[in-house]
Amino acid sequence: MLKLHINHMGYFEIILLLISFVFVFCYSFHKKHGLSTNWPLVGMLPALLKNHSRIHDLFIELVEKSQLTFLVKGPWFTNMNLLVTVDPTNAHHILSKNFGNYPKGSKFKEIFEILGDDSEIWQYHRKMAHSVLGHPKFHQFLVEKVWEKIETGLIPILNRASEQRLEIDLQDLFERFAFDTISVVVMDYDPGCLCIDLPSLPFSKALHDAEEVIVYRHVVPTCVWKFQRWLGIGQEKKHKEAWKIIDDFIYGCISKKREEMHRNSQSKAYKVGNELGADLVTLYMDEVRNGAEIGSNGDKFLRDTILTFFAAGQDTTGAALSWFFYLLSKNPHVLFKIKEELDTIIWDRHNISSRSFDELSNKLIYLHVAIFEALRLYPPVPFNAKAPAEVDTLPSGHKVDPSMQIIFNMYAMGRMKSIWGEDCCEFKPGRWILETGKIRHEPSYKFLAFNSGPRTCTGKNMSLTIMKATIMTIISRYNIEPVQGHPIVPSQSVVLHMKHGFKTKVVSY
Ligand code: HEM
Repeated sequence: MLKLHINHMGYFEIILLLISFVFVFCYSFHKKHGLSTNWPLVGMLPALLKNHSRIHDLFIELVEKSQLTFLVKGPWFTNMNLLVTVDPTNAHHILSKNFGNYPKGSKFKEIFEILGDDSEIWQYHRKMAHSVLGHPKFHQFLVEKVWEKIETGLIPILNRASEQRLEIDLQDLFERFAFDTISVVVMDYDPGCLCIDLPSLPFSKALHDAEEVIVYRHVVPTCVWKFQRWLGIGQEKKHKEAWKIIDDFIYGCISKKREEMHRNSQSKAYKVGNELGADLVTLYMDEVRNGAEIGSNGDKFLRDTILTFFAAGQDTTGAALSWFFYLLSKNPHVLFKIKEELDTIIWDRHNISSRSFDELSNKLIYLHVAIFEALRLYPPVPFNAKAPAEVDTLPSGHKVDPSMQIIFNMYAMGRMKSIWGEDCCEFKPGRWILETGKIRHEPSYKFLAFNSGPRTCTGKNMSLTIMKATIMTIISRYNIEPVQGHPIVPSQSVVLHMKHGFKTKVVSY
């Protein structure tokens, strides 16, 4: 009977009927279940698409309504089961207590393949990084080079912007500054990204292209991007080209460094680095010279390490500085307190050694907590994914299994009333200071900006050094005025950029 009826109807009417049916069904289902509806067949896709432009706010609403943890189901054919959580007890469990059960997952490995596979040797990578980053020669080199870059790169551009009343995109400037600085301290090579004519350099462009493809791989089904990769078309073509540029550049730098080390080691007066300290690659090579093992393919180990430092450190530091100055522009009383604190210490940036920098930095308590407060509200890494290896029950009571991915949403976590109090959305550095005047140390599983547990950010101190030196310089010389009417919105990317940049005017004192 139904078949007969269909014969009398056109396909157009059938499709219309089906759409109306799905619409009516979905509408009544939605009324019953609210915003977080997992629709039959399409999962939460409609809510995600509808709220795409305000995805960060959507997640805040959802986690708040569901006691800090909720399940996102994707369309049935994607087999997407994401458990989104901002619950600190879950973070503590997954990132520390039961860390072994929560690797990055094979999906992560595939998407981020350009960084190299460290799943077997990540502990070794960390041990080496720890030893090198903690080396006094590296810290000395870092401080020297950061000041040099501020002096020769940042200040001339800010002075010109101030003299000519130019509008500048401060985020672009900070990212260029972070890029050059990281390149110098890692490889002792300044690519010159931060100079007056703001050039586009192939290596820096290739890094941005690779990041764009990584975002793309997060949003399209795996089979689609893998097919494109196989055909060598679209975004995947761009990825392949970026990969080659990145490899040529990094391997070129490694080989120059090797020659330099070789010449140096022939001399009887061999010493690591020079009077300014030593860059990261030199220290790695010196560790190997002293017997440290980095596997049969030493250059590949170094290439992966260098690229990870660029990928992990450049955009994050640039974004953190941009959000910091944005928050200061909205909260002049905080700016005033930082200036007041800076006035209490006597500093001459032409005469700062690594030791005196650390001494100064230890005195700048308010500056330190203001940076943490900005990272709480605008964490440069806004989410982090883990995949359970075995079935487990989280402290929140949720059961997880290997078919699921767990997403920590750090942006939402910093804006939860139940975690940070009623004033959680306000920029209040004072919340990090105890009545005794000392810093209140929040557990890292509650403040996840630098991650927590065995895979905490290895560049944390390095990024704080770069940020503090930059902020001290800018605040004591310039007023940063955001251009009126320029929209400031967080991007929906792997790094929390300002989507439209940070247009500002610079006024020098
Ligand atoms: C404000 C700046 C920064 C923030 C907020 C930040 C945050 C993070 C976070 C959240 C992770 C964990 C990522 C994950 O597990 O997926 C991470 C890892 C890492 N970060 Fe940072 N980072 C910053 C700057 C830097 C800098 C400047 C460097 C070095 C140049 C760096 C090097 C690393 C490395 C090597 C890892 C991997 C550690 C591991 O997996 O064992 N980071 N960072």
